[in-house]
Amino acid sequence: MNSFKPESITFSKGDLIFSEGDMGSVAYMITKGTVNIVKQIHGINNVLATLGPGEIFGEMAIISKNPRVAGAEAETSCTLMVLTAKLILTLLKKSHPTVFHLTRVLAARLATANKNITENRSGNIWMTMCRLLDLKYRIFTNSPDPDKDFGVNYKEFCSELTTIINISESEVERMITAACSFNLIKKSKMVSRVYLSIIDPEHFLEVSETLSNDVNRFVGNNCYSEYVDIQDFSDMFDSLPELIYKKIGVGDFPEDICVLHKGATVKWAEKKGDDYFQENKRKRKSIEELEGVNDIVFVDIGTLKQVFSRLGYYKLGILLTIAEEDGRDRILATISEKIANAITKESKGLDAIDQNEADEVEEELLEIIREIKSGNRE
Ligand SMILES: Nc1ncnc2c1ncn2[C@@H]1O[C@@H]2COP(=O)(O)O[C@H]2[C@H]1O
Repeated sequence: MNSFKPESITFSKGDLIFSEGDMGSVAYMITKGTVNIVKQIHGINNVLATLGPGEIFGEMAIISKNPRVAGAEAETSCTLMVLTAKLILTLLKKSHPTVFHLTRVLAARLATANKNITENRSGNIWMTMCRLLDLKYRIFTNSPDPDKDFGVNYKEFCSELTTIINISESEVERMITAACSFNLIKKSKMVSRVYLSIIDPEHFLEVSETLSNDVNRFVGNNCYSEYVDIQDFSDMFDSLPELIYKKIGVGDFPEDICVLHKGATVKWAEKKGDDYFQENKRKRKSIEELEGVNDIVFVDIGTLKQVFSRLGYYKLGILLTIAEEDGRDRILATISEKIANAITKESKGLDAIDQNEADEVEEELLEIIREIKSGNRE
């Protein structure tokens, strides 16, 4: 009688089980939950299959002795039974040699098929999601639906998107989380349903396009939990976000501006030493404490993008003229170079500014920031 008892292992939702390209000495059988088999193309995760209880994965590396042809991620929390190489090979060797040979041939064919599937898939899943959401939101705002006040049904949207593009629900969730953190959309809960609404429909697609590279990079490549934003990062080192932005501005920082990989940035920051993030320490202000244009250094870039697009070039020109160095840097870090050139060309000198008008524009700036921020907190 065989006393063999396989080991069980558990993973939380979103955890990486193994990566594409790893060498593999074990396979897994799912006893609970679901697992996504994922493959990267253009730096973006493509879901090849979602496997459930009773299904086996990770066997190909053992059969072919090649690196893992795809990665595996826990789509939900899951329990897996570990099947060792010894067990798999013993089972296979017990079968007819032709079956053993056929298994190897099939493993090689599947690896080639995967390569073709992923290389033919389009890259920008973020913009596909934004366009679909924009379309559904327009339909929703123009229809005399009883749900009219609530927004696009999140669950329905999620399921449509996973059908249209080959991605998992957890990938959609990560993109929705990103869209919320950039203040592009907000989630609201009514009874047991969750609804999505676009905060600034007029500029939604334009702002999404601007953020596209950053979002695809962090949604596609890695688990969300591996990332920190600038605010988290400055908290971790007891610094201030505006100081971090300054470091980015002078090119003294890793390139990834929007989100930073926790492991990589911590390593890099430790090398820089304790004092590096401590210069010019200034008290951070909450949204309620903002007093004028120079305080926009305390507001995140995603919100400022929306605020500036609502204010328009003329008023932005006034703000640029009256702002001090930090405020100006913040404005210029938020808008594109083309817009910055157009505005700087047209902006009047400080002497030519009507003080009353400037005060009104500054007040309007703060009002819009508060409106967007309070909308997100609801
Ligand atoms: N197209 C696919 N459909 C389902 N499972 C797959 C597919 N491609 C690869 N796999 C599984 O994903 C695993 C990745 O690691 P392995 O290469 O060891 O073994 C692979 C298979 O078990």
